[in-house]
Amino acid sequence: MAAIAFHQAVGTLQSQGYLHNAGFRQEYGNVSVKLISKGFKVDIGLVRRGSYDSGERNFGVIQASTSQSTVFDPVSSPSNNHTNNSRKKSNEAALILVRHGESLWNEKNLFTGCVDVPLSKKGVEEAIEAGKRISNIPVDMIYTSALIRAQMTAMLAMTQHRRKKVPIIMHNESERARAWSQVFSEDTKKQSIPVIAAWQLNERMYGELQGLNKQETADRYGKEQVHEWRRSYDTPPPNGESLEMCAERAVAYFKDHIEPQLLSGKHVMIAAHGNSLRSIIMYLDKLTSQEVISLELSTGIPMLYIFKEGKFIRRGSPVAPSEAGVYAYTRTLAQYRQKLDEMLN
Ligand SMILES: O=C(O)[C@H](O)COP(=O)(O)O
Repeated sequence: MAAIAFHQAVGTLQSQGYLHNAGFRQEYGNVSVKLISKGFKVDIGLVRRGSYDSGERNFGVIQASTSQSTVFDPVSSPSNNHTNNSRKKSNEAALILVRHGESLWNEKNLFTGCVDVPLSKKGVEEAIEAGKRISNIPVDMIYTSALIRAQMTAMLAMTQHRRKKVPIIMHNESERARAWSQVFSEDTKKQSIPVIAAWQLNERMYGELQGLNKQETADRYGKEQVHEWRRSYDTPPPNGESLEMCAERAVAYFKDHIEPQLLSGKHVMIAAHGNSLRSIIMYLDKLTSQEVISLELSTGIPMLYIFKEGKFIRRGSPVAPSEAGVYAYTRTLAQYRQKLDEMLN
């Protein structure tokens, strides 16, 4: 029955001249189709467990024109040319925030700020663990700071993702960088996740505290003074950035570059820093400058938000890839995980 409905739907669209090429493949009890019309790809449906479900958005996708290369994309992704309609319908996107894993200077208890220090061994392990926790959550785009500890964290985390797309750092810093890093296969692009590195997401510039030991600084200037430098909203450390100054660039970047992606239905991960993320969380959770003082972020712990109808809904941290609460919350996430299970188990 299901297959008949499917063929009827495809046949109707073909006869109406909408389809240049179409196909399907039966796999794990699912039949799905990607229709290609003059190079414009539209997902039209999924036949699953006897029901034909047209016009929905979250489908396993079979690319008809290349029957050997199955393109599986259970949830909308930027490389999967969904119509604006389907984006609007989904109207929901996952936002993962993760502070980088422990760095070699975190390990030594040194103020780091914008000094570009790599992860420690523990930080590498934390990043991998973070990746396990988000391995069932869709990721279409990744934003990191320009600093290696955030980039290492994002890359290591993605080695654990079940979808196995390849994160690729975009080089838009010059015409040549852009030209020399082009990818010439649409299929390969579809199996990739663009990673955008932005200095605006860097750690707050810690001024003359950079490289100093935190304990020794507290011993020298007093615990209260150092706490004010580290946690207050508007007191900058000597010649450095206050959280307010850090927010001016980090939150502006979030609003200008990341929010539009979420609005269009793309699932985004941000790997950044204690203070650039504190400023973004202050914006997402509408915290006051008093409330943000007690906001502490651990290294390598992913935090999930759902962006829905223009609002950010805090979901906390997915403690394990199968944590029921995370998926129970939205249909999109539950469907994504279910598709991964069906395709990969
Ligand atoms: O830059 C640093 O030293 C840390 O990444 C963040 O430090 P903080 O906890 O002192 O703000």
